Amino acid sequence: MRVAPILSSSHSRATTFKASINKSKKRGLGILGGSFDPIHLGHTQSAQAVAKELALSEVLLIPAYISPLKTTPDLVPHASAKQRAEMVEMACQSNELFSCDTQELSRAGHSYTVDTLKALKESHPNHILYFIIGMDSLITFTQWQDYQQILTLCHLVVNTRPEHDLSQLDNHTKKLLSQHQINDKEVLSTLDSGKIFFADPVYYDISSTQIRQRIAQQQSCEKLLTPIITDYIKKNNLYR
Ligand SMILES: Nc1ncnc2c1ncn2[C@@H]1O[C@H](COP(=O)(O)OP(=O)(O)OP(=O)(O)O)[C@@H](O)[C@H]1O
Ligand SMILES: O=C(O)c1ccc[n+]([C@@H]2O[C@H](COP(=O)([O-])O)[C@@H](O)[C@H]2O)c1
Repeated sequence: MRVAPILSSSHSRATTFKASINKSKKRGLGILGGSFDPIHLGHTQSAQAVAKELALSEVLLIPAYISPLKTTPDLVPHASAKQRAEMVEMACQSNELFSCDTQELSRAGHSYTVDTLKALKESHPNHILYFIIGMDSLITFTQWQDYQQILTLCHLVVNTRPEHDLSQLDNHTKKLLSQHQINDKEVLSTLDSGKIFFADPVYYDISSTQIRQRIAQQQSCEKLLTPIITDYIKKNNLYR
């Protein structure tokens, strides 16, 4: 660690002040919200990669009570909110990067990200919030409740997903990107909110839908889930 010398000239005082501004740079907090029905390696490994790329020491996993765009009977979660949260808690126990935040389950109703971010801003006033999403979520982002306000509360970090790419964005989202996209992660970390950053592309060809279908067809999910989640699903007879 470099220790600043004790100096008396005005020039030197200015230098010392500059250093303290750098030191007080806000820390980053990653946030991954999801239905997690169930949580899988695509969630955890892509979030871990983002944490590494952006030097985040903590990522909150936030199970949604009802994801606002998954309200029709074919899209609502199969496992209960309690079971989805228990699986998320288990994922957190095996990796210290993650902690589970159950605020959306306590709030019940539709889990609007804008509400969650407002609460996190209050509880973490000295953090920059990075809301992590997959490309499929970016495609629907302009349908989210108060999406413009979301960008005043956090940065969005977008992960690639197989079968979803930029060509699927509508003009409205393309325009949003032209206003908010940033490619320089060093500059990103100096700003409080308002940017959309594409993480280094890594494709995890895993989805909860695929897992539920494979389990229903009694196929193995060994490469898609951690053993502890596979055991939980078996014990609770989920997705059969
Ligand atoms: N394999 C993956 N790689 C990167 N991001 C992912 C991956 N799977 C899910 N995500 C992202 O994690 C968030 C929560 O996802 P969600 O819990 O809906 O999982 P899902 O696998 O997409 O579920 P489903 O298949 O039931 O729609 C979303 O922003 C989604 O884009
Ligand atoms: O706030 C919204 O309107 C909104 C609309 C769609 C999705 N989200 C959030 O996006 C995250 C991923 O959602 P999902 O549907 O992929 O599970 C989860 O935290 C949802 O609450 C939020």
